[in-house]
Amino acid sequence: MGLRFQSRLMPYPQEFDSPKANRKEWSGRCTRSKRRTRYELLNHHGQLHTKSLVSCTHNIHRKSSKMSTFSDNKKPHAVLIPYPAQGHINPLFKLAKLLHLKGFHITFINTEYNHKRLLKSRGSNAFDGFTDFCFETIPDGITPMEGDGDVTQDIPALCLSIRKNFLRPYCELLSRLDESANIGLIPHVTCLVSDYFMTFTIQAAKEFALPNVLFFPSSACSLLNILHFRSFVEKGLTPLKDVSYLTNGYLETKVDWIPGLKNFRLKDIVDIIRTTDPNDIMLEFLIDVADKVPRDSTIVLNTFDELESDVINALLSMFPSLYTIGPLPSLLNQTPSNHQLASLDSNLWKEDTNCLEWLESKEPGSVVYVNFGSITVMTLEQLLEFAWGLANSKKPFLWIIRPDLVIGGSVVLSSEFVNEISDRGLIASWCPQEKVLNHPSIGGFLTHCGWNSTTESICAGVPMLCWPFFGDQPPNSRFICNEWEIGIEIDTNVKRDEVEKLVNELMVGEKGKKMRQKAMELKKKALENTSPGGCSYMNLDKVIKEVLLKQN
Ligand SMILES: O=c1ccn([C@@H]2O[C@H](COP(=O)(O)OP(=O)(O)O[C@H]3O[C@H](CO)[C@@H](O)[C@H](O)[C@H]3O)[C@@H](O)[C@H]2O)c(=O)[nH]1
Repeated sequence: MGLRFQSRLMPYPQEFDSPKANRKEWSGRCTRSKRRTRYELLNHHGQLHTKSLVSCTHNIHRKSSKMSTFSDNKKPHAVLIPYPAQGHINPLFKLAKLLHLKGFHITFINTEYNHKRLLKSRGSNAFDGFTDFCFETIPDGITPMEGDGDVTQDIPALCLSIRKNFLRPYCELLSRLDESANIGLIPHVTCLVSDYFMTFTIQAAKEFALPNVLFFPSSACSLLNILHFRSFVEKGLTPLKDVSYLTNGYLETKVDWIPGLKNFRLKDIVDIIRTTDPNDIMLEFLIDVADKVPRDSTIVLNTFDELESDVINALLSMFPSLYTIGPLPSLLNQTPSNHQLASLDSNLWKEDTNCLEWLESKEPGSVVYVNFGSITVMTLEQLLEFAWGLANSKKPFLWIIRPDLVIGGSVVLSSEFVNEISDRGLIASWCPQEKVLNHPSIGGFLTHCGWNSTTESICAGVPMLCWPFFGDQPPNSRFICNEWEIGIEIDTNVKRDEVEKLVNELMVGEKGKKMRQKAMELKKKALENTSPGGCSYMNLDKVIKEVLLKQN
């Protein structure tokens, strides 16, 4: 495809440095092939100069670029990169949509591996037709060429690779975007928005002289925990001397020396401190991240002020440029969107939507929704305790069992269990969680307390049964159960009798009723914060104006 253009339509390609052409009045020809843009430029002596540029790295990006009109080139352009796991991709994708709705051209970067999964789950054409919401990829540095294992589940391996392998391809990508902008295909990149754990972007932002906003995808409380990990080591509280410390009562030790944390015990802290390994990869990674983030960084949090006020105040004294913009599900829902953008989704697994029809057949508030997120795994023994606890509760339930949920094998449920639950249980492998949580039939959520699940449950006004598994889930559970009183925690050593009892308490007990009321009150506060004039709503506008649109 050939395209004639003149200087008024296209900026002079900077690559044509010599001989000096008349940069104001020039003409030429641009030919775009699959991966290259070839320029043939006539200088004022009529001499022909040619240059080929790799104009885009990715099919999706190419399709989008081809459709973009040059008149869009004045838009601010935000490049967003999540940590490469589902629980990080989803909230940053929401933020990308919000920025797009506020007028930004968006480039969203996934790892090659995750992008392939995204295309597989959404359909290979799912991202076609978006002129100013583009996707790019960089390698994750660990996927074997023909590998079929799921690297998004290997968090320590990803963390090691992020430190070692991501900076270079990320910078190369920024350079390529710059090249594409120089020839007028896309607007120049004006700002970066990066997952807090992707600290290599801090260095890249300096090199490219771009503002970089760090998005923290979990609770404010877990950020506060991580920022104090070095002190836990210095105080000799972690690593644990041996595994007996996990069960000998040591984890009940009070943590009363962190401003902003109330009534916390060691067992409520982000669980990385429970390691017995002095060289624990995750502990080291998180301490390194905390060290690398300068105190003048801009940090945005997917929470709202009333939810974690003491913690947010403590964080503000450490990071003055901190903005609460959550809960993002509610903020996005309240921002007028168009149908096409609303249909863009970031789930790496394909959703089974039959469960929505199934929910239609159930009484309002009657169904327990069970989902342990994208990373949690459990033993077969634990799965069976949950299974029989749910069955024995006699309550209808929708249970999402990922194919890799059980350690070391696929799940085969006995015919006895299947018969027992046939009239009231539905099992699926992945679902549209926000739609499920907002369905009137849902009465409670048995969750691992991932922060997205927590905020999505709050936005839907649904109370929770909590089985925190790892990472930030213990502090999240502590807040759910003790601060907000919208949940009850299940013992780590899960037993069917306890599950049965707590499911009943949640669904039909007095405690469940109170929790439901409080969950509805929190939902209301979340709505207030994210509607026009609300604190989170205004904070997003502030961060855009004060940081993202600020010229360096
Ligand atoms: O069937 C499903 C299951 C999940 N989801 C979505 O997937 C996301 C899951 O996120 P989250 O609830 O936070 O759990 P994880 O996938 O476990 O997320 C990881 O990342 C989060 C953000 O840092 C942490 O809070 C968690 O502890 C960590 O495990 C949510 O948006 C869900 O709506 C679906 O749409 N359908």
